[in-house]
Amino acid sequence: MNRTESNELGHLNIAGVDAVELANTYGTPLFVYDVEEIRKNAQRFVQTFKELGVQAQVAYASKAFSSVAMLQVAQQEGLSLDVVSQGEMHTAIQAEFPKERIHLHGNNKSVDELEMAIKEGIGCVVVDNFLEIELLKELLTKYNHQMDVLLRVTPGIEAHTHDYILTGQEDSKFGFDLWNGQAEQALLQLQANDHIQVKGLHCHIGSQIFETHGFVMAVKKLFEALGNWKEKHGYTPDVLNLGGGFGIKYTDEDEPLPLATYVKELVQEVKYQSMEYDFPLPEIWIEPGRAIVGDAGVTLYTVGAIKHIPDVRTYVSVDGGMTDNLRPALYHAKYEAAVANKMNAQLEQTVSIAGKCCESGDMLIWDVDVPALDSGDILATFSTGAYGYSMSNHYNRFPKSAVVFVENGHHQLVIQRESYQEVTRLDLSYERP
Ligand SMILES: Cc1ncc(COP(=O)(O)O)c(C=O)c1O
Ligand SMILES: N[C@@H](CCCC[NH3+])C(=O)O
Repeated sequence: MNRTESNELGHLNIAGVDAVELANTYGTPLFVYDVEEIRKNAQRFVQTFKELGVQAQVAYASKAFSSVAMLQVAQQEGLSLDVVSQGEMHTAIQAEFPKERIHLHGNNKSVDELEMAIKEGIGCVVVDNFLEIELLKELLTKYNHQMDVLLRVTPGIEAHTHDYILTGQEDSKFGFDLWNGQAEQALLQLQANDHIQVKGLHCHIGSQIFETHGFVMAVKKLFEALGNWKEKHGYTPDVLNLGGGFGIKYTDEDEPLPLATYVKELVQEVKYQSMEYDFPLPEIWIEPGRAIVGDAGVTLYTVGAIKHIPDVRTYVSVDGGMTDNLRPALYHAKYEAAVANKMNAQLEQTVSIAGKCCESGDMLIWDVDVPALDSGDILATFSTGAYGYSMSNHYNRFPKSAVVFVENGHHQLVIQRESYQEVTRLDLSYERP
């Protein structure tokens, strides 16, 4: 998204709409999505597979941002869907997302979740552990239902990213280890069941990754194991799901690869390895979340208190923070900002942007250059479309922000701002016994 585009009033423009007008209309904090940008990102993945002539599914990892409107857009762009919980599955069903293109993930799926997947006719379950195999077998027998599954494996890859968003290494809570015999044992247990078709393997090496080496290594490792299983058990996969994790630009320090590059290199390696091991080319599935919605999202805040500590720092507090963007507190994630009502003003000071939670770590940005600021200014932080709203929380009982979609000069509310009545809606009074 263009972070500097402004209109004749010197206001930030988002997809042809004045950001200040959005803040005035819907209030702040406000998540704004440029829907055209979401569509472009989705199409880059989908089109690249098409151009390469490879059977593929691009499953949007809805954990990045799940809402009915978002899943409608995902469907319009021909994406499949990755859900990891009953709540995400429910949202997909509310959005009338084609059930056969929904894939259910989770490292601790409950009986209720698996039962819902079966009853709703969800397309594929990504099996993660031995308990799940047992539960799935029982439930499929009970409902006399057939289920396609993928086997989630950890290939032993350490991608270059923050420790908390690494997932492909041996020491991981996700999936079956590819090398200690557990993945093979799981494959055999699944294959032995008449209600289960093991469509293939799944691996996801981590998130916010800026190079292709880790993905290519993961493909090599999957084929190494598959080659062995083909000889021993005659197993060949129809599908390889290589997960998500494609990095995006948050600040100028980030240098993401073009999305097509990830796809091209993955396809090239899968083709090469399929030939080496004499496998028919499997369908390739991927699961991007951040790369679909991350850079399409902007958060608008209103500037409140400004605290200047001479020779130390200026804290500029805004009306949101770790309740709508947990990533700086959780991963030391960095963001860039602009003052949406002063886009043409000279940058003249370095300040730090603080949230309003009762927590010193509630800082959105340490050190950002801004023009002279006044309370009431509208601050925009960029690339907040992924894992912002979806990880938002009620700390200090702040209501959840609203979400607006903008496309071709039009704006539309797609998630309402939570009211204070809603914040306490589950509370019951206590009767002293
Ligand atoms: C299994 C799986 N698939 C897909 C994703 C989406 O990752 P990203 O948003 O980095 O593309 C994740 C999150 O890291 C994940 O755990
Ligand atoms: N929530 C994380 C990424 C992990 C997502 C899923 N495994 C983030 O904001 O970067």
